[in-house]
Amino acid sequence: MNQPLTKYIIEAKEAESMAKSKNLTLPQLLPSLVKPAQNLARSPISKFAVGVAGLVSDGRIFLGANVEFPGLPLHHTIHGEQFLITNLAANAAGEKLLYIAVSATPCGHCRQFFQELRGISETQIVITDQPEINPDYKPLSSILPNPFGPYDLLDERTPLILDKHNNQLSLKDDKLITQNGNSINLSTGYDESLKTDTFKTARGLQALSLSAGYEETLETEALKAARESHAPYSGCLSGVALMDCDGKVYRGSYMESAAYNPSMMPAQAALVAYMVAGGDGFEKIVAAVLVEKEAAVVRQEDTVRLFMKYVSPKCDLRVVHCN
Ligand SMILES: O=c1ccn([C@H]2C[C@H](O)[C@@H](CO)O2)c(=O)[nH]1
Ligand SMILES: [Zn+2]
Repeated sequence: MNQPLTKYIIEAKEAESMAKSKNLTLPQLLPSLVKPAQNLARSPISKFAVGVAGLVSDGRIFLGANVEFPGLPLHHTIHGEQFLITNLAANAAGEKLLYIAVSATPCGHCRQFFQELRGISETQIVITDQPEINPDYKPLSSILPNPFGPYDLLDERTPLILDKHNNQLSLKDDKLITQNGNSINLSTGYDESLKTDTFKTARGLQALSLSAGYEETLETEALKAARESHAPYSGCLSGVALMDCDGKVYRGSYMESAAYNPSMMPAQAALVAYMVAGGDGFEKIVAAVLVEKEAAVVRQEDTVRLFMKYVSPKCDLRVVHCN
């Protein structure tokens, strides 16, 4: 009878009616969404599915699940909680995360990454696989006392992940693009043969050649993603836009953690956007653009290349620099 839940965002009205039909409050409804969230996990390595549901201040419920990538080092893994935070950053900027229900106890990295959300210490969390130890909600501060966080490094007015970001960035006038490791300086002419060779091998050639101007679209979206990125610690803003073989575009913003390591890379964030929009097979992603600063101290290019090579081997990736 129950429809399998395959979406990552539940609108406020729908959440309200789900809760009403079960005679529950919204916070009481959340734990019942953890299992459906777990069903969204892609964990071929661990076979361990982590599902998370978060209730935000506008009444919407967001889901997240872990994603693993065979062939790549483990640090490319997206934790369920990180998925949730990425989903929130992309779709609920300006809101507050009020309640979280998660299938398993969050790891240290996730507890740390949550610190990037303003007011997180009061957010209430329940861990559903430990009803005997954790029968009810408790503040997130109870699972990470004495946190190291943004304010150890930043001024209190610096925007945090769910605050609105609009970084002033533009593509460089003589933007330098590197494609599969080769530099192409647009001001001295774009090497058409290189482009054609790459796309001969690209799966979505037909769809892409139909949508003229897709390169500009991807650049614009990747720039938008970089403008929305959260890099207060390094200043090295970046964003990725992906295009699937139907010409649909998904963008992901880089998000840093005060502790550096639990940061969210822009390609992973874009892949989260792809999944949230209902994308399934990663091989359907045929083109990608990374926008970042040239000669930045923190550079994404090489890691994004490696990541995309395993996620969608035939995807064409270009890097465009910005100011
Ligand atoms: O806080 C945690 C801890 C682990 N995992 C995932 C990562 C990996 O895919 C699997 C095994 O660690 O569980 C999470 O999603 N969140
Ligand atoms: Zn974790």
